[in-house]
Amino acid sequence: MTTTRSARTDSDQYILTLNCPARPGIVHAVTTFLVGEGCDITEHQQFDDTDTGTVFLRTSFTAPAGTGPAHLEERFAATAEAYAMEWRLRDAAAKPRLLVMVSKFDHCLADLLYRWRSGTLDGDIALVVSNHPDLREQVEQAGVEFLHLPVARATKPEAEERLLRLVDEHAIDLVVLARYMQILSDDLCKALEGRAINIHHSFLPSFAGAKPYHQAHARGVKLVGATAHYVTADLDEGPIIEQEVIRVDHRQSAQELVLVGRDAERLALARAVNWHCQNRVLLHGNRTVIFN
Ligand SMILES: Nc1nc2c(c(=O)[nH]1)N[C@@H](CN(C=O)c1ccc(C(=O)N[C@@H](CCC(=O)O)C(=O)O)cc1)CN2
Repeated sequence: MTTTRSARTDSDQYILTLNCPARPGIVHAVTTFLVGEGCDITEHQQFDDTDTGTVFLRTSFTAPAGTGPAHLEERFAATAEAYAMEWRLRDAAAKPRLLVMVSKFDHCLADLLYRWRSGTLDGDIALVVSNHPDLREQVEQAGVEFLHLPVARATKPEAEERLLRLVDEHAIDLVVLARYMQILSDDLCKALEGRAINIHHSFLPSFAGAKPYHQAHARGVKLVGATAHYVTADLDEGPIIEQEVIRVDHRQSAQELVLVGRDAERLALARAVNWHCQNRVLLHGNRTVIFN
């Protein structure tokens, strides 16, 4: 169920997301709290997973100017505890800060940079990190800091420690693997749990692993696709956020599928990044609930 209203102007916009065990009164408890704090709901969505007895909820609302997230968090804590909620409340005006990781393929990076420059990316690209120097000029021309962080088997631990320091130093909220062709260690995946999104160039779970377009061509598929998912230690098996497909046929070579598939990769990744930045993606085990 989705309800949406335009936000007032003399107030601040917040987003509350939560999940909790299903029981009567959850929505009533949330809306009573919001009304009591002088808030006005502008968008509300919820999903009741009857298989697991879990309710998921996303409410966007305005509060009187100057209320501040800390005050609302302090006041909501009792309600959250009473319903055993896992919850998050965020100031919608604060754009999440992004660290984009790339290797040599630039099509997803170029798309994200274009969306960022044109104001249609809901996150701020703080810097780009690459294990190759090739894309420096393109990134710096867009006015974004570029850091070359080479990765070799022997230096991978140091490189990953440097990456985590960059995440802290730049107050990064989300790491985006835009066709970054290095496998992240289990420790790094744990450190970035729920904060790293990868674009895999196939319609998972089909054709996981290397050269998915060549696998697809050998299989004679009539659709190629891309999958944006959270990064976990299990390669290409993280919670799926968005997928996109494009029709193909027998006349196209494997390399032509690679080129055609790029449009699906760009679209799936951009949607996933924007939905994550808008707190529209709620984790549900190894799946997601998407309130878009
Ligand atoms: N821990 C994870 N790391 C990464 C994931 C993931 O889901 N979990 N997604 C990949 C992206 N990817 C496919 O989409 C992928 C990238 C790289 C490789 C790979 O075998 N890389 C080699 C090095 C290859 C090279 O140097 O050119 C390696 O890391 O040894 C497989 C899949 C991103 N990382």
